[in-house]
Amino acid sequence: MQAIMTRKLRRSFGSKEVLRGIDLDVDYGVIAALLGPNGAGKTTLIRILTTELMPHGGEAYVAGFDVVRQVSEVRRRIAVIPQDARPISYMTPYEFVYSYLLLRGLSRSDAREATRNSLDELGLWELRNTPVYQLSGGMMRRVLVAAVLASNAEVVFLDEPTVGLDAASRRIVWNSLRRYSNGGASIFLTTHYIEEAEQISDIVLLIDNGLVITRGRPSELIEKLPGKYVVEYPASMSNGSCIRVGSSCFSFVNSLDEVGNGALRVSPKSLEHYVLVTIKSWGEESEEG
Ligand SMILES: Nc1ncnc2c1ncn2[C@@H]1O[C@H](COP(=O)(O)OP(=O)(O)OP(=O)(O)O)[C@@H](O)[C@H]1O
Repeated sequence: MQAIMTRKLRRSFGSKEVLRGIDLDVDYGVIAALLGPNGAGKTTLIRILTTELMPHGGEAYVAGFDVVRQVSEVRRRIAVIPQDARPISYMTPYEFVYSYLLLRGLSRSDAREATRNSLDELGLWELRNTPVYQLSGGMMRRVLVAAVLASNAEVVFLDEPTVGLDAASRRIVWNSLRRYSNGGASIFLTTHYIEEAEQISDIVLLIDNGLVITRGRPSELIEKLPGKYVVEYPASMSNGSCIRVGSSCFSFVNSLDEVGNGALRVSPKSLEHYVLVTIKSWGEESEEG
């Protein structure tokens, strides 16, 4: 059984088709990162998978349960941080995490232990008694992560979990996510930080215009592109030059291999290059990555 499985999942708002047939398979014990431009449908997909929004077509299963017909079974097994979530401002981090765990059905002693461990892991133990409204935005975000990772949810959904976090805090969160998924749970997150997807995810799903356009391990995606774009080059061109592909100019491409006859093979350096080339040139190329 998979942690998340969807087939031909569809959703519209008015006449706009936002999800146009999403097929997903995410195993247990992995971190899956959903990347895509603004408006691609990432939040809409998470809202459906977490039973907040009804799909208009297709199927979706989380932890083996149907998100439409078995809502309470799904909810019992998931934990979610929505995109704009904030912890309750008048509570302390300790009170917030502890009460969240009690609501999820943990015993008081289990909740106490899990709260302590999670706040400690997220670097919040010293701040445990400070009211949330006195914390910075990044600290508040970490309180939310502490709460969901203190749970025993089988599948965790995080909509942009590290937005606004400094580099050190982001690493703390990444380490906690990895520890949690190593315990067998699945983590499904959206991010605009490609470095984040590259660093922590086992599988990257690239979504654009309501469709998953490519998926794979970050290293596989980086390997996929060489050879896809063979471009003509002016005699003056050297490594580091801007390369035109259709109407886009990719100044970040710096690996150029001669393939003969005045053509070059463009090789991306990193996942970021892959994503930028794939998304920007979508519509100019008919085949998928
Ligand atoms: N409740 C709604 N009513 C109408 N349109 C909506 C609604 N929610 C989302 N949309 C539209 O659906 C599309 C996808 O939105 P969604 O929030 O899923 O994108 P996203 O990939 O999460 O974007 P971002 O990266 O900016 O968060 C957008 O065009 C958005 O305007």
